[in-house]
Amino acid sequence: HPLVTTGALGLVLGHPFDTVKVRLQTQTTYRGIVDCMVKIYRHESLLGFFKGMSFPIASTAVVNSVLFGVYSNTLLVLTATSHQERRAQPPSYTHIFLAGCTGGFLQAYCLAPFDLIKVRLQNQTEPRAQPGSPPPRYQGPVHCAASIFREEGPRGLFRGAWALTLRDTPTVGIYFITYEGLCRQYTPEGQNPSSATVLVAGGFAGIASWVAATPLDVIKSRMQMDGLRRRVYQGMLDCMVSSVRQEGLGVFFRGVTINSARAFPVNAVTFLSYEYLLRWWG
Ligand SMILES: C[N+](C)(C)CCCC[C@H](N)C(=O)O
Repeated sequence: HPLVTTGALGLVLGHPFDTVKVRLQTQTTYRGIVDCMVKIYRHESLLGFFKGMSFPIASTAVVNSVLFGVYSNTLLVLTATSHQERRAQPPSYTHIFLAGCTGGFLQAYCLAPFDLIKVRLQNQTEPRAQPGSPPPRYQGPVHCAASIFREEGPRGLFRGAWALTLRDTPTVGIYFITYEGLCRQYTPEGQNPSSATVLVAGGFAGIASWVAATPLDVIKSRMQMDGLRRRVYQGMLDCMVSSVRQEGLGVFFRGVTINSARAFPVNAVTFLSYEYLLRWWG
């Protein structure tokens, strides 16, 4: 289906932005977005921007089904109105928020291992397949998963999962509130929002939720990288405190600009697919 293709295309085009974000959050060698992009391009070529992309592409269908499925069904339980009745009897924002939080909470567990592997691969700065140079620590996503399992145990695959859950529970609530709020604002009562409205509301929902999620996103990424060589942080709180001590409060907004640029198109397409699927099957 064209929407699935567009969704995958959105992820592919958004991935370079994600890689720059992850590097800015976890490495100290870059002075900013442009410096980071130039260095990646020089040392690793264009391919450097696409490291760690295969697992997000492969897992997005599952992760998004959990997210939107749990959200939609929790809303069904809370409001006792079906998808079709929802336009005539719109659910309250409290219900939308609670359903979003539930979806975010459960989605975080499915996402955690895939996200960890993505972050580990994105942070490998070795140029790809250079004869003579030492190979990178992880050869690919499956090798990365197996190595983490071997070196850090099964729990190693869930490193940073707690921070990820805290990041996503309230911010997925914000995600759906922003989306619904904007749709209602620009749609005549009782009607379905137009495609243009869905795209714009979805885009802004992505930005709003990612801005709110950024402080814990930084901590999550740092926790995921911890344990690679030796443990630096005792836990999430220790990570927060030492990050602020060393880099100031600004550390909580590392990567927010580039991530917002990514979030708009990716989430515009995500919500368009969601609305189409609801109208066909709902
Ligand atoms: C809640 N939080 C902002 C973390 C995520 C919201 C949805 C994320 C979406 N799959 C994307 O990749 O942008």
